[in-house]
Amino acid sequence: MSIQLYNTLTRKKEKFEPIEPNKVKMYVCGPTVYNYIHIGNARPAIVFDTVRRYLEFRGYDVQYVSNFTDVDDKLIKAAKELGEDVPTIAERFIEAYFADVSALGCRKADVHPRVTENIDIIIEFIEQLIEKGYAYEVDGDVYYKTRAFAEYGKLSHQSVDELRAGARIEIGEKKKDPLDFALWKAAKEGEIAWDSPWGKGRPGWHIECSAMAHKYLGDTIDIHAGGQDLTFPHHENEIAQSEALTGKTFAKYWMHNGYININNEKMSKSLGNFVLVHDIIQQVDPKVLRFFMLSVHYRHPINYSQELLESTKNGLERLKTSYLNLKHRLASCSNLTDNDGQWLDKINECRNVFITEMDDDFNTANAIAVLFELSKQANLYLLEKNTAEKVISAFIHEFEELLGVLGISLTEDELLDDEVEALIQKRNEARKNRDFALADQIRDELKAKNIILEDTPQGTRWKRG
Ligand SMILES: Nc1ncnc2c1ncn2[C@@H]1O[C@H](COP(=O)(O)OP(=O)(O)OP(=O)(O)O)[C@@H](O)[C@H]1O
Ligand SMILES: [Zn+2]
Repeated sequence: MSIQLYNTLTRKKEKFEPIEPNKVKMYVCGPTVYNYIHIGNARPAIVFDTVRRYLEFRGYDVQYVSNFTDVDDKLIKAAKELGEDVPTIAERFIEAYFADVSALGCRKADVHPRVTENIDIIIEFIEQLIEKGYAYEVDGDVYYKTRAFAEYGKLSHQSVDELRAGARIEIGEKKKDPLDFALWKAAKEGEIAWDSPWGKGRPGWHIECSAMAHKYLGDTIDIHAGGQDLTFPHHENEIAQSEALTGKTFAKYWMHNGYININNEKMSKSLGNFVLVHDIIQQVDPKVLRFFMLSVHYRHPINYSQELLESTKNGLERLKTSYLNLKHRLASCSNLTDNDGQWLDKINECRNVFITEMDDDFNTANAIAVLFELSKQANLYLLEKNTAEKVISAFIHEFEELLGVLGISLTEDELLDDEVEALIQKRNEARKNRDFALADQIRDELKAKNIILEDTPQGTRWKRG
C-alpha cells in the first residue's frame, strides 16, 4: 500500500515516491505578516501540518520549511497607515501567527525563513537569472522574461497566449511583456530598501520562495504546497524562476488546498468577509476549529458558518466522551475474556481503514468517519459486563495515535479523576466557609471541562457530560 496524492501539475492522483527513500522535503508558502490571520489563512497551516504528521506516521522523515513574507507592498502600505516601520509590524504579526497556529495544533516548521534575512541569496538568484537570459533590468526594476521559459503555464494548465491576453502592464511598471513579473522592485522615496546591483530596492514576492526553498531544501523538493489561489501566478512563477536557474524539476508534487468561503465567496482580507483566528478561538475551542477544517477533504471548498462549526463541536465531544470513559474504566477492569480477540480485531480494522483513507490523498473526512466507528465500537465494548485492560488500553492507544495524526490531543485539557476530586473537595470547603463566589467559580471551571456536579444529601457526585 502506498500514498496517492493529487498533483496539481498533472491533475491526477499519483503514487507518492519521494526523491530519496523515506525522506520528504516539503515547502509551504507562508503568510504575509501585516495582519492577524483569518480562518482561510489557517486552512493551509492546518492541512499541511496534517500532511506532515501523516507522512511521519507512515515512516517518512519530513523536512518542513515555511516562509514569512515580511516585506512587500501590503506591509509597506500598512506601515504608512499605522505610522510604524515594516519590521515592527512584521515582528508583531509573526508572533501573532505563531500564537494562532500553535493554538490550532500546528507544529513549527523546521525552518521559518524570512525574506528580510535572505536578501543576499535573493539578489544572487536574480543575478544568475539575468546572466542566463531569463531576466532584464529597467531603471532599477528587474523583471522575469516569461517568453524565455518554454514551459510557462504548465502548472495552471494555461497557454502563454491565454495568459498574456489576461495580463496588463500597470501604471509605473516598465516591463516589456504584460506577462513578465517583477523580481526586484526599485524603492520609492522613503520605502524600506536594500542595496543591490540595480540600486536600492526590495525583492518581488515570487522570487523569495524560489530562493529560500533552494537554500534550505536544494534544487528539487518533493512537495510544494499552498492555497489554491497561489497556483497562478505565484507557483507558476516560482517554477519559471527555479527551473530556469537549475534546469531541474523544482517540485515533484504540487498540493493546493481549497478555499474557506463565506456565503460561497472566498474569505479574504480585501473583501472584508473574514473571521480572525485570534477572535474565534476566544469563543470556540481551537481544537474544534481544527477538527472542523479536517472534516472536509482539503481540496474541497468549505462554506463557513458558526452553526457548522458548532455542529462539529458535538462530534468532537462524542469522541472525547468515549475516550474519557475508556480512561475511567481502566481503574475497574477484569482479566481477558474469550471475546476480547474479536474486539482487538475490530480496533485493528479501524486502524487499517483509517490508513487506507489517509493514503488516498489525505482524506481526513473519511478518516474522521473511521474515528466515529472506533468510538461506536468503544461504547459497545464499555457496555460489556467484563472489560479487559488489554482491550481498553488498545482502544485508548488507537484514539490517541489516530487523533494525534490529525493534530488533535484529547489529553492536554483533560482533568484526571484525582484532579476532579480535589477540586470538588476545595469547593466543599469553600461552601462550608460560605465563600460562594469561589464555589461557583470551581463549578464553572469543572463545567467548562465537561464535568457535571450533582449535590446530593450524601455529598457531591460527578459525571462527565
Ligand atoms: N479563503 C481562503 N481559504 C483557504 N486558503 C486561503 C484563503 N485565503 C488565503 N488562503 C491561503 O492562506 C495562505 C496565506 O496567504 P496570504 O498571507 O498571502 O493571504 P492572502 O491570500 O493575501 O489572504 P487575503 O486574500 O485574505 O488577503 C496562502 O496559502 C493562501 O492561499
Ligand atoms: Zn511561495
